[in-house]
Amino acid sequence: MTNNTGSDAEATTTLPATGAAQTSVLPSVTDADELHGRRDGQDAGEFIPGFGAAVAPAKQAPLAELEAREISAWFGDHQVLDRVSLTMPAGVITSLIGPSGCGKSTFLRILNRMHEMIPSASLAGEVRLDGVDIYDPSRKLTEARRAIGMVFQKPNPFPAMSIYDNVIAGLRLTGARADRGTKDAIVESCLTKSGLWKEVRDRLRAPGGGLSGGQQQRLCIARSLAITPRVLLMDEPCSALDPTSTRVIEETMVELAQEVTIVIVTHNMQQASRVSTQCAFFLASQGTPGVIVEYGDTEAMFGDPQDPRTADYVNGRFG
Ligand SMILES: Nc1ncnc2c1ncn2[C@@H]1O[C@H](COP(=O)(O)OP(=O)(O)OP(=O)(O)O)[C@@H](O)[C@H]1O
Repeated sequence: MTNNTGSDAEATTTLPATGAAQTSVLPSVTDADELHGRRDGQDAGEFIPGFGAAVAPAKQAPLAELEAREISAWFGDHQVLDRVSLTMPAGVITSLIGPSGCGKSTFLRILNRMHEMIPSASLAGEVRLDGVDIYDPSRKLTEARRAIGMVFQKPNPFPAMSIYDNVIAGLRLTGARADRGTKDAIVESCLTKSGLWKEVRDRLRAPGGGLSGGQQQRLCIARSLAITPRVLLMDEPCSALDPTSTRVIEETMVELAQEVTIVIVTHNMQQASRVSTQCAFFLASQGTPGVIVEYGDTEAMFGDPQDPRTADYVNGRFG
């Protein structure tokens, strides 16, 4: 385990408000964990380092497929996921649905190595980004975070920081160097992609905290896009927003799916059917760990579910 050495002072003060990435103390792998194939982050204590590389303006990487294989997860001895496998195809929006507490957010956090930052958390299984396991001991935590971005339920821009600086905050975290022209191009490109550019282009120096909730969420999406992720994870990104802002974010997601693979957790069945091509239904029945009961084409899952439990859920009969 590598602890933060404080060598990148700027990074330590500008991390997003989630705080998860700031955790530096992690549980160690015990013999029992080894027996169960569990692992809890070999280098998870490592901090965002200075990448030190110069960046080109928002050059998009090719679309990537994300594949979870046999994912199990625990908090202490409490198992919350049991051998969950799911392929999230390149350029597709996959929605994760299911009742509260069935492990959707835990699964999402495992997809970009945030789960391991929670004290007592452990996991087993593989997450493959274009065939490469992000948990392979030779892979850095920062590589996964850079390639697989996350947007949270509650918009969390840096409120006192300008809109402009919010967008490039992610670049600062990676330590990437960019000249003014490059930064300007990244800010415009990312705000355009997140559907916010026209609304803020005349007030880029105004504080991010002065935007409406929906605008703040699109600012957070722009911040995630600035480091050109290949996958964007979204944990109930519209649950704190009004219906109009929700529709704007949904349109943004559909546009973004042309260049970023998207995985969204949502409790809103209409939203799942509006935005996602593929859907996975999670369930943890009577204290057992969460599993995927059914997954596949969203239209088919909503129109003609194969499992009666899926039918009950999508038709609002439980959960
Ligand atoms: N930090 C934590 N420490 C201990 N247990 C946790 C922690 N986070 C989640 N859990 C437990 O893990 C299980 C799965 O939680 P998770 O948040 O992943 O479910 P979810 O399906 O996303 O729920 P919701 O839809 O309500 O957000 C629950 O039993 C929850 O209590």
